[in-house]
Amino acid sequence: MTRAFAGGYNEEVSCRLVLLRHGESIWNRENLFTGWVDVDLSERGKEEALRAGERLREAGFRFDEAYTSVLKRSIRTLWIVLDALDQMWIPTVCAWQLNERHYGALQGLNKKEMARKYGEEQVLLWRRSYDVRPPQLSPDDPAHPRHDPRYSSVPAGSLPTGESLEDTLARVIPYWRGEIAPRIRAGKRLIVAAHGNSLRALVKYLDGMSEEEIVKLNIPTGIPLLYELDSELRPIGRRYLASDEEVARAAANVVAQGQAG
Ligand SMILES: O=C(O)[C@H](O)COP(=O)(O)O
Repeated sequence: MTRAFAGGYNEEVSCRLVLLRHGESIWNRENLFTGWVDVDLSERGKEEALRAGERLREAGFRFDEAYTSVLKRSIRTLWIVLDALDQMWIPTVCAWQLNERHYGALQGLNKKEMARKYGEEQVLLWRRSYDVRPPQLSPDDPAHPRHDPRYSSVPAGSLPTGESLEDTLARVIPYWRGEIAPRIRAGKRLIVAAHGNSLRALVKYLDGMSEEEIVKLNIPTGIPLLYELDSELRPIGRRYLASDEEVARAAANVVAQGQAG
């Protein structure tokens, strides 16, 4: 796994990348499976996004371009961060491939209630395993993404009805390779504001994590994750822009969302 790097930057590093999970959403607050449902940030989520922007500003970060999903919790997080940096003008791409994992028929259901009904182990499998899919959304369901104009240019066969992390990775990584990585190679400093599981997919790929290791990775809301990459875009190190205690506490809160108690 990629080692953590501490303190100041190594001048030999070719490029840096910042990944950021959106701030707390209204459905995070209510502990509901969200996936592709377009829920906004809670007030706390907006504060987390502002804090992320301030941390980046205080650490001297500037960006050339930004990437986010087509879901407003990530888009608004990015806006708040770029506003804090006074960089709202930089080119920004909204890509459906960076969306949260599609949580299928679980979307809108309470995670703790599901843990009480089906057991914590089942909920852990749905939330964190690599290849277990959630129950699928019916193609006739009005919530099917084919009814949503923002996906009108996406080939019907690519629209998910419930994704495993493996399925999520199968859309995130081609997008990384085809769109994001070339921009980094061109010398651009990028921020990617996305979601817990689309970022887990990217971290798994970048860090070469195994299917067992990825089960344990919980990405907190609103804390920038900094990568140093070599010229081949292999990670040299990564760390959160927050204390270890704060990250551990926030990650433990994410874990607890799927526990019955
Ligand atoms: O879609 C969701 O419910 C959350 O954004 C991520 O959920 P998880 O932490 O349960 O995977």
